[in-house]
Amino acid sequence: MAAPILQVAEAATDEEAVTPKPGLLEPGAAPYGNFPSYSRFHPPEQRLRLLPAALLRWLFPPGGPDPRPLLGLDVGCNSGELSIALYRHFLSLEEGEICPVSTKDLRFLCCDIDPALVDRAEKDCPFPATMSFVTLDIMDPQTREPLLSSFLNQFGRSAFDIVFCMSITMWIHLNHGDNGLLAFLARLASLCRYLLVEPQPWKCYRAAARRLRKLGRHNFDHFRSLAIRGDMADRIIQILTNDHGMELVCCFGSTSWDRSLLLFRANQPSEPMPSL
Ligand SMILES: C[S@@+](CC[C@H](N)C(=O)[O-])C[C@H]1O[C@@H](n2cnc3c(N)ncnc32)[C@H](O)[C@@H]1O
Repeated sequence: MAAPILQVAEAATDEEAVTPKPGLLEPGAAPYGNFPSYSRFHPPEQRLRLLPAALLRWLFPPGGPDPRPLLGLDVGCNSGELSIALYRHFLSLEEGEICPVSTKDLRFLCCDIDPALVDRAEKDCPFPATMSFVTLDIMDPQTREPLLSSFLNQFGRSAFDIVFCMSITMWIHLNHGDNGLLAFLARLASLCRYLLVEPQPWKCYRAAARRLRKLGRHNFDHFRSLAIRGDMADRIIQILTNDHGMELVCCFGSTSWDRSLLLFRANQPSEPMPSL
């Protein structure tokens, strides 16, 4: 059964007020951020232009010791537009450059809680052999652990090379509270070598709660009791670096809707730091 989408025509997305063109889209009040047309009001290009296309080649130089294929996990992939765009972006060629990474060198597992969005992603994906889309509530360890292990085991691996956590932290936080956000970040930190996080700023939380109130729905259960609040990018940096020994490698700047793209690295003291 599809995750619920409380459909209404209104003008606020999960982060800020965005006024859709009449008839173009109706973002709705999706309780998990499972907006059916998310990429139409937050196009992948705005994130991609901040991320170097050569990022994976810098982090995992071809011919280096890193096992291939490189394995990526996209958590909260929605209908796959950003996942597919990231996949293309990281395989792209600079003009005249010979690409050392071929599609068989890069595998993505992309998951979302909403099966209808996952179905769409699967249907639209031009790389079915190397990108997999699955329905998964990342907060449910009983389904999460076997699913992730079964993917990683195919490659004889126990962790992903990179995990993408794009515009999902707020939804985990609102639906699962401080403890849920902490558990989520802890699990991701233990699951990868690099973690790219795009946290929603606090003003988005207020917008999401306001929108739910306007609809006459109960507020998110945890909203008022959240102690982790304020500068969310900074709070997430503190959690990942202080509690999980990750290192902030780079902040790729902010998108036009005021979100930073933060790249963290799991603590691997023996590896040289790539210069970005
Ligand atoms: C705002 S959208 C972001 C989509 C995409 N990552 C992007 O940045 O373009 C957040 C996505 O996270 C998904 N999501 C929220 N909670 C989730 C959970 N517990 N497990 C898996 N996916 C979840 C939602 O269904 C939604 O598609």
